[in-house]
Amino acid sequence: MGISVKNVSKAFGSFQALQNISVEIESGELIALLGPSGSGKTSLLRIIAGLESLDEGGILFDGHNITKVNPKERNVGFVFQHYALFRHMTVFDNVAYGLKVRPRKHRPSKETIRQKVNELLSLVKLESFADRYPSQLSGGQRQRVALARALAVEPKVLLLDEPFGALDAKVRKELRRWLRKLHDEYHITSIFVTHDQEEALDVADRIIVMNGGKIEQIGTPEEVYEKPASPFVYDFLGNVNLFKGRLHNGMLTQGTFTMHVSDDLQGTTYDEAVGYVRPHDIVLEKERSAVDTVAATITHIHLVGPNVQVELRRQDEEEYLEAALSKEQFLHLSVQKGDTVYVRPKQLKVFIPEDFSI
Ligand SMILES: Nc1ncnc2c1ncn2[C@@H]1O[C@H](COP(=O)(O)OP(=O)(O)OP(=O)(O)O)[C@@H](O)[C@H]1O
Repeated sequence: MGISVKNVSKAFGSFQALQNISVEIESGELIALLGPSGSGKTSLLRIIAGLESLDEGGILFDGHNITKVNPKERNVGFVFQHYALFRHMTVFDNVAYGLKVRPRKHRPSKETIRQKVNELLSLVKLESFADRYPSQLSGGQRQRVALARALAVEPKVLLLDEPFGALDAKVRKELRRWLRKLHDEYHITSIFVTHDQEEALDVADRIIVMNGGKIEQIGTPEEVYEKPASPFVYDFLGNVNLFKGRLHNGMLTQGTFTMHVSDDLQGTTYDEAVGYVRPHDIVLEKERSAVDTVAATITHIHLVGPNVQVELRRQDEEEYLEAALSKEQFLHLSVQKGDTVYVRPKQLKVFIPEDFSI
């Protein structure tokens, strides 16, 4: 089922929660709605589900305008952060619930329901837990039951609101894999809300980055991470180093640092431009080999698994930088805390003041 969100606006009192949101979601896509608290993610999800009204715009499912269609008739499965399982029902009955309460005309036979529920429980690897009650399950297991329950009614669209938000990091990771697997197996168009960038980058086909009730960027994980459209997206999706400076004649200059910028900014002059560089796009050299480098002192070396994070302080400005190297690169560099190195951004994306307004 393809979903079109067309010029949707929503206000709560005088507060504008969503401002003219438009997005096209293709059938079978797994989409992450990512953004900080209050950016409007849940409101948008609830509007798609029909649980919240909208002030302007419309929602289309496969080209049909369903803006005024009752949530029950939208064929949407919903999974919330807090597993809304029925406490007095077994796992089996929880998963079977949506099928059992169908009007008699559309209700499958007892045997069909049994087969369907067993199939789903085996998919989420909870076959042997069918007779347990929710209180006898871990948080991760409960959320897997919630997923199976949402899928039982064969929804055309699956909407998940911070489904793993209440769980610890390891279980979250495991459940992400589940979500991806279930999604791939059932090909349901799925949208999940998260404020965890790693979660979004890890599982989504595309990410919608939201900020202040607006969409900042829509793209694949690679696109939003490698080619952020705005300073906000850069900041929100990972660590970043800032090189503030004057943009003039195709160069960004700050202190003793000058760097060539991309061609599209050649003719522009700004006193307050900012260059953004990801830690893994910073090269450290022991000898000064290029013009576009700046001298810095190593203040901390943090070895984490196969990666090495190096913290540095620029020698010309009171500013700290962070570089991420592979262990191999680090050993080859052969440096220690207190050493001077030359920092060279491999890739610098420059934003000008008007990019900062939201
Ligand atoms: N029923 C409501 N009445 C008044 N204001 C609301 C209501 N629902 C949401 N809001 C406001 O709208 C804004 C967007 O809320 P929303 O829940 O969509 O954000 P979110 O991005 O999902 O945030 P979070 O990650 O904290 O859940 C927030 O400022 C919130 O306070």
